[in-house]
Amino acid sequence: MIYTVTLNPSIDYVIKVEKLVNGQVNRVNEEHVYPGGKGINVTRILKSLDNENIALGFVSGFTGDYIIDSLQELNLKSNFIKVKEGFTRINVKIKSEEETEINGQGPKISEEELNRFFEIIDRLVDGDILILSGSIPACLDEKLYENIMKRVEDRDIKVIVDATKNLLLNVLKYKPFLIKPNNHELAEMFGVELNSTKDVVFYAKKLKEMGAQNVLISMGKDGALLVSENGEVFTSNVAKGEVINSVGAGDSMVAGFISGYLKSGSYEEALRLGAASGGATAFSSDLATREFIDKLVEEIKIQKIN
Ligand SMILES: Nc1ncnc2c1ncn2[C@@H]1O[C@H](COP(=O)(O)OP(=O)(O)OP(=O)(O)O)[C@@H](O)[C@H]1O
Ligand SMILES: O=P(O)(O)OC[C@@]1(O)O[C@H](CO)[C@@H](O)[C@@H]1O
Repeated sequence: MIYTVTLNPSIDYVIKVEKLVNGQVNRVNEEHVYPGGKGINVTRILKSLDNENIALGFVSGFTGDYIIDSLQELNLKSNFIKVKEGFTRINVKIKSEEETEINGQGPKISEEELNRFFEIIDRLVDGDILILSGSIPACLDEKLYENIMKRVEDRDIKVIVDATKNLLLNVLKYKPFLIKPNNHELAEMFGVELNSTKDVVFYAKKLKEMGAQNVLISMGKDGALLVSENGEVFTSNVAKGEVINSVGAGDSMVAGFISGYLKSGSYEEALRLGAASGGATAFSSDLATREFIDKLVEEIKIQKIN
């Protein structure tokens, strides 16, 4: 079974404001709500691509009820721990001349609630896949991803980590199957500027030397680059289209990549489906539909450059 983990889910409140002015009342021209959080986005795209999976994490309050209800409506399996204190956050995504995001804090998770989550992790078995996506809420130990990886180390479980900075660097010693920073996060992790594909390859290979089996670097409209477990380097172009809401493009790429890999065992196919899924989400208001992904996959060309 595939499990996604969203420690801090969100209701994504996506609004369009013609011209956002600070310090004034701004009126929206368009508004949408979606169940969000990186792992939940991965769950939704995996399911669209016919990969059964179970979403894990923590929810709380009336906003948490919305998350559970929405996942049920979408026919998605989940096993969230209900947290007593606080409420699941509402993340505001403002589409104006620029894209601005305001991400909330989320509920206060107690030790007892965290232990209940660990009990679920302890029941994973050989052959399962575990996808750890997004930030760790301030109330939890920032070593949580490391601790989860340590906990499953004795089993044959492929772990995927989509996180940034130290959260990501600190899990590398546990040899995650896949990591997916974007190019800005890659540059930030090494405190460098990336001026060419050569630079991206160099630092992606460094992450591999530090322990990651496969390193996927997403680069928004500039495509993506994969350093695979056997050291091959592939690049992907992007599909053509009009960006409507790029929130979740990275999560869609992770889901598409895993789905493509499970279907074909080929990293090229994985990258192709990942790139199509990311693009299809960027060109949609909500996350991508299966039909749109299938359409865009025809446009994706993978090149082996090394
Ligand atoms: N404007 C775009 N046009 C075509 N494809 C895109 C575009 N933006 C994103 N994609 C596709 O989606 C992939 C992931 O996007 P991106 O690099 O923006 O991820 P991210 O920074 O993790 O995104 P987010 O945090 O918003 O989910 C890209 O590598 C690309 O394949
Ligand atoms: O605050 P985090 O956990 O880093 O990111 C949360 C979030 O911005 O990520 C998803 C898009 O990738 C959204 O659905 C959600 O609002």
